[in-house]
Amino acid sequence: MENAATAATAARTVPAVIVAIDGPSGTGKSSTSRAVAEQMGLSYLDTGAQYRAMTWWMVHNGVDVSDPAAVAAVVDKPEIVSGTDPSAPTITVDGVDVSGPIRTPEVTAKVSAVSAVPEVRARITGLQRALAAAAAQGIVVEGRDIGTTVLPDADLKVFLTASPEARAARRSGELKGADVHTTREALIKRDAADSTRKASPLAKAGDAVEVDTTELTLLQVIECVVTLVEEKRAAK
Ligand SMILES: Nc1ncnc2c1ncn2[C@@H]1O[C@H](COP(=O)(O)OP(=O)(O)OP(=O)(O)O)[C@@H](O)[C@H]1O
Ligand SMILES: Nc1ccn([C@H]2C[C@H](O)[C@@H](COP(=O)(O)O)O2)c(=O)n1
Repeated sequence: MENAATAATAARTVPAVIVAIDGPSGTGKSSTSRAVAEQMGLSYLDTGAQYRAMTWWMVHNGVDVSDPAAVAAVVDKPEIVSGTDPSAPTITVDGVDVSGPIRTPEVTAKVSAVSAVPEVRARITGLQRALAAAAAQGIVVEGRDIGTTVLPDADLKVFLTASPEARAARRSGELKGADVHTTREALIKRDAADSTRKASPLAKAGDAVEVDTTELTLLQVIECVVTLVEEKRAAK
């Protein structure tokens, strides 16, 4: 009983904090956000996984993803559920675990087209805001438009960057020796599509802290963001 009371008091004294982490592909958003959330007892949401899950469903159901009207017509059909425990994040579509299938080259090649459709963004933004509002201790949400559109009142906004060469080297290492040049071109193409779409493009919020990770190790980036979150928490 005493322990429960102590825990309840501790939970009350640590203010919930909302952290938005945005940036182009391969800058370290997922790795950093997940680690920061784990270290600080926060929830974690990978919004790219939600757009990938929507894309996976479209492909799986034979929807022509190059036709925005066809995509918009079925946007409410899939039930997309994200688990926000940073030690074991999950993503399901209609009850099916899609954490593997959403990372295929086919989904990666099609996700920018699907995520550019305004009806897709409206639906997924609603899911994201509901999850952030439900996170009792706070949450780290990572993506492309979190600081600008999804959570414009976030306590802390971070925009991660890195040179295309560093990002391609990281990704090709992850993809077990995939050609760095091809990986670099694919990253640049996806970033261009994500940055130039009309609906909620990839952009740095005016009040975001920019961190160039090119010359930093992942541990250094995590440490940097943890310090920024601690400062925000202390000021609350
Ligand atoms: N500072 C860093 N130094 C070296 N490797 C890193 C660094 N940050 C991340 N990585 C590695 O780079 C790869 C891509 O990182 P991560 O998936 O976190 O990027 P991301 O920004 O979330 O990418 P995407 O938007 O494409 O999902 C991972 O293998 C990760 O371990
Ligand atoms: N907030 C977000 C998050 C992601 N997307 C789109 C654009 C990306 O190319 C794609 C996949 O994201 P990743 O898994 O690489 O982080 O999803 C977006 O439009 N908005």
